[in-house]
Amino acid sequence: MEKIDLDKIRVDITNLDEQLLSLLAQRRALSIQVVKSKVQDQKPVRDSYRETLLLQNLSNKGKKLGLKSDYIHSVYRTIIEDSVELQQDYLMQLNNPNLKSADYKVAYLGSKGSYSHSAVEKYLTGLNGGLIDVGCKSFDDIFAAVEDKDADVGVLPIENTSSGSINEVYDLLQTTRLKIIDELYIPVKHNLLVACESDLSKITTIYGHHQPVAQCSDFLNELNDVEIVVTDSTSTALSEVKKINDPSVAVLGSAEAGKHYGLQSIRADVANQKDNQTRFIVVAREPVTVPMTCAAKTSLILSVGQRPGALVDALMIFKQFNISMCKIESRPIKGRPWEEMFYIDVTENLQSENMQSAIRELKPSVSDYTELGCYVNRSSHTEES
Ligand SMILES: C=C(O[C@@H]1C=C(C(=O)O)C=C[C@H]1O)C(=O)O
Repeated sequence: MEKIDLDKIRVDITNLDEQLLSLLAQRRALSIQVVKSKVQDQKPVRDSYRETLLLQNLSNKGKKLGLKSDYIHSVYRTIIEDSVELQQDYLMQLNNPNLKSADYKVAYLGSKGSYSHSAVEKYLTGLNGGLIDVGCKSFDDIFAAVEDKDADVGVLPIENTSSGSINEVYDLLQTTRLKIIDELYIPVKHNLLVACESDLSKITTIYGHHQPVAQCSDFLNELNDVEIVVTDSTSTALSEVKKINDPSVAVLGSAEAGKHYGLQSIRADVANQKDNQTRFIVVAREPVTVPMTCAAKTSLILSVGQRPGALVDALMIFKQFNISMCKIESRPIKGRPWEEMFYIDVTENLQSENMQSAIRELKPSVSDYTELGCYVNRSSHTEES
């Protein structure tokens, strides 16, 4: 039998991959044409009917080529989400010309290797020009950097699928004049990383920011006699452990961060939930406006006083105007014991007639009312009208 030449096959695979890349780039260029036509006709970015048809057809055709339906779905979901995001970004830039520019200054927690840095990279995808990195040591510093004009925007985590809401950020939103201008969903995969040859049985100290520590609590609780050292950011934890260079010291961080700091993973996926995701918000001094053809979210802060049923009455106003709420969170109000501030996210554009009517009714019935901002709804599978 003739010997199969691995190198030659790999050349063929590389050539095919390059063709795939070129086809993906061509598909993206078509998505830009699509959104331009949607601007002319005022059509929504997302068309769920078209997506379902597309997936069904591709799945049927794929089967004939021996490709599993699950595989086709996951590949095309990624491609379609990218196309939707590209179109949303195009519309946002058209509507808000000063949104992103070269040499954009971004404040976030930590430095390269932190989870916030991955969110910043995602936020700046497609931006031509350099990011000016304003690494901060606390969430407070991030708000201050943007308020004092040391940064154009701040990127902050606000909730996580394992550890829930990040209260510190909610509390800072209560007093800031900054507006939320975008949101990002970042998959967070925690690994246990070490600086030199080691294994789990040798570990006596684990460094980590308190959020990853909370998100990996099940794994950490199973370990005996391990000291947890909490740092102000993941990047601080990573650089400390690299410096200490000891087989008994490990750190919680992503595999990519490990590569960046020259650390090896001794255990992957140590978060309590397999689908561990963090939602980040982007804050700026000026609000943005979202075109009606993009799925939008509006974030509000309300307090309703202590009258029985006051919160229910306020929420009924959203129902009355057919506005869906996707999040409600309550936090104590500084200096007003036992009173609560309610953070409410609705899947509605601030400028829509429904939303404006609801706000007109809502304002006189609540004690505090603040608009935190209206921005593109980035959670996938959102319907648009
Ligand atoms: C490209 C379009 O926009 C969106 C993206 C789609 C895609 O990438 O195939 C399909 C439907 C829309 O949700 C379109 O409407 O055709």
